[in-house]
Amino acid sequence: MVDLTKLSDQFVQSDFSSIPIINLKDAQSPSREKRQDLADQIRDACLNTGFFYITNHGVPLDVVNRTFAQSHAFFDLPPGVKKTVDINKSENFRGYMGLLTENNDPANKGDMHEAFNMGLDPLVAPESFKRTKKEGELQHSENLWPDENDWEDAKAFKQANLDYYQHVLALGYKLFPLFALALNLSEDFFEDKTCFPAAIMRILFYPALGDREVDELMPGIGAHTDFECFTILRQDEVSGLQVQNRKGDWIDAVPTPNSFIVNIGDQLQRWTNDIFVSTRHRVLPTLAKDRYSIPFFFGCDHNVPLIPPDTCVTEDRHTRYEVMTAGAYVHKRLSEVYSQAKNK
Ligand SMILES: O=C(O)CCC(=O)C(=O)O
Ligand SMILES: [Fe+2]
Repeated sequence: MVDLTKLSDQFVQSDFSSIPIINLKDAQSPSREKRQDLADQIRDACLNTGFFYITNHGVPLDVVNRTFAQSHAFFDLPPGVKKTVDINKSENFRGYMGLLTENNDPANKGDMHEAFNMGLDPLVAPESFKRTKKEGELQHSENLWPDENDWEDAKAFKQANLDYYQHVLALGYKLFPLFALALNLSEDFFEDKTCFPAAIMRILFYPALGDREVDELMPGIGAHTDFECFTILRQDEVSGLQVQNRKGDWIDAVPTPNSFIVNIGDQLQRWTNDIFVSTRHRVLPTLAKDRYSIPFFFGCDHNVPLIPPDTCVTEDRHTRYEVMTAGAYVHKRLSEVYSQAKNK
């Protein structure tokens, strides 16, 4: 078994200039050897880049295409219709956010994108709604959906998003056992910690600036790390996403056909005591063409304390973070980043 802390120290000395591509075809292979082989590739990516492309992920292309088509239609609606599902009507960060209502990098003025946020829905996982809310948890309920009286395609929009959510949630559940193997843990390590997953999906729209002048303080999305365990991101064919290596160089994460990008978020970085890296990334201002993307943030149950397992702590690597629950951490970060959404 590899010594994770030693391997991590080695990677910290090196750097990356490209993002690996990992084929998931053996994710659920009956052969433990093949699963371990895949987990080893994932381990290297999580220790080094914190970002990797995945192919053979099992999410049907038509589900993805339908969601992008509905996303185009939604953001094309008049502002008055989009405002019917404004985030200010939600107690838990669901719904529509206009341009510049979010700011991922405090050094900037705001991010040049519109967004629509949704979480686990009773239609996808009814069992998750029988539980009462605990201290520090975000509520699992109340997605905001446009009304058919305001938009004739409202039903198709909701259906496409729910289908996408369900498929990508299943993909996330395929990844957890591989992360566990990568961390020298038993494959079911995350199972009882992801019973009511706090998985948030967003559809994002970055309008092309065209001839308008670029304000450097208003990028597509400012440099940031994600908050949850990991993100499963689908981009359309328009470039703009960049990932920062340890030297500080920005590496292009170019869109590649029918693949997702997976990136590690802060919950896993804290949980693994910095063995896995939650890498900073940003989206440049979009110039010639509108850009659309769909990040899916897979967090674990909000009541789970992020205590590093023994495989991530040694005499030379003490516990580096104060223990917090997953929910408390995400809530703190969301409140910081979305503070500009209030009262807009
Ligand atoms: O749109 C993208 O490609 C990246 C979005 C992102 O980083 C985020 O929503 O956290
Ligand atoms: Fe991000």
